[in-house]
Amino acid sequence: MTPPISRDPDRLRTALDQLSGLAYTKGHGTGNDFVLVFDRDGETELSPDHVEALCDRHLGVGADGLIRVVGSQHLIEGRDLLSEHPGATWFMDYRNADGSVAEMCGNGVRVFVHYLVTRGLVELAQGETLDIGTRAGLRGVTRLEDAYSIDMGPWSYLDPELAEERASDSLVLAAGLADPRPALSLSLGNPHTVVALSEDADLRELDLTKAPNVDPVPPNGTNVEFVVPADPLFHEGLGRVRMRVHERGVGETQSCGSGACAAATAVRLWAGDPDALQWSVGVPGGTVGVEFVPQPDGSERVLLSGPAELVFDGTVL
Ligand SMILES: N[C@@H](CCC[C@H](N)C(=O)O)C(=O)O
Repeated sequence: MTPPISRDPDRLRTALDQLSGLAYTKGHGTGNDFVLVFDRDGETELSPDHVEALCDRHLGVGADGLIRVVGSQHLIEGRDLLSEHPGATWFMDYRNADGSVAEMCGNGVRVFVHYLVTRGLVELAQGETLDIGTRAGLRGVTRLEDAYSIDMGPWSYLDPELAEERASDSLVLAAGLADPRPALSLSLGNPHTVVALSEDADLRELDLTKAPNVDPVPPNGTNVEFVVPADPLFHEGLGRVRMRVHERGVGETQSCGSGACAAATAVRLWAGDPDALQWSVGVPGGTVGVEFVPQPDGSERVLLSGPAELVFDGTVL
């Protein structure tokens, strides 16, 4: 993320001073990177300034977001998730790099579970599933051979009034695009606006150092995915797209897991092929998989799969 010119270095230095001694771990999922702070007993209060300072790439550790690894019964918001969902021992308290709270992070929840497994905090054999609490609800994470698969729950239109036949609900203009492009806003627990680009569009021409203009802007803001379908879209039953993303509360990131789910969902709707259940989504930081699982009530659950890596441990001096 390019730091906004208006950020106040003294405010961030003061915030870092207050965190002296704080242990953290750096990790990422397809280049979407996070600072993880272990806080089993819910004793570490992290203000928006603390989060912004830790995520600052010049003054702090540098990351797209911060993940507080907290026991579900110790949420600072005062909720006891563990009594609501006895299976969910751990809660992913996710914050964006600007200090704002987000409901969900698809890459983050994989890195979160990888952290729990690597540190011996949970035992999870290949094929087993662990429930993680998030602000968007419980998410089941299954360990695969070298990756994790998350049940992201059902996708939905962001605007509940939106008729299913409508292919788009907004227009998006970004630097590098000649004209505003049609877009569709979807929820994967957090908000996304997927912008349709043509097969011959060159994603490299987009300038995402500035936030894209979305009209109308969804009520709680949105992450914006620019998506280019492969030509041909389907190869051996697999739908294939590439995307770049500008994240709410961050800026451009190398990957966005919930955004990849939104991108595959939108392109599948636009292609009008409900039988296309398996998708591959290329992002600047790698590739993630998206699978749709139709449910008896007509909804569809979305599974996201991809790698998770821990890179180093550190302590704020
Ligand atoms: N990168 C994440 C999404 C993180 C939250 C997002 N910026 C928001 O504000 O909703 C992902 O992998 O899903």
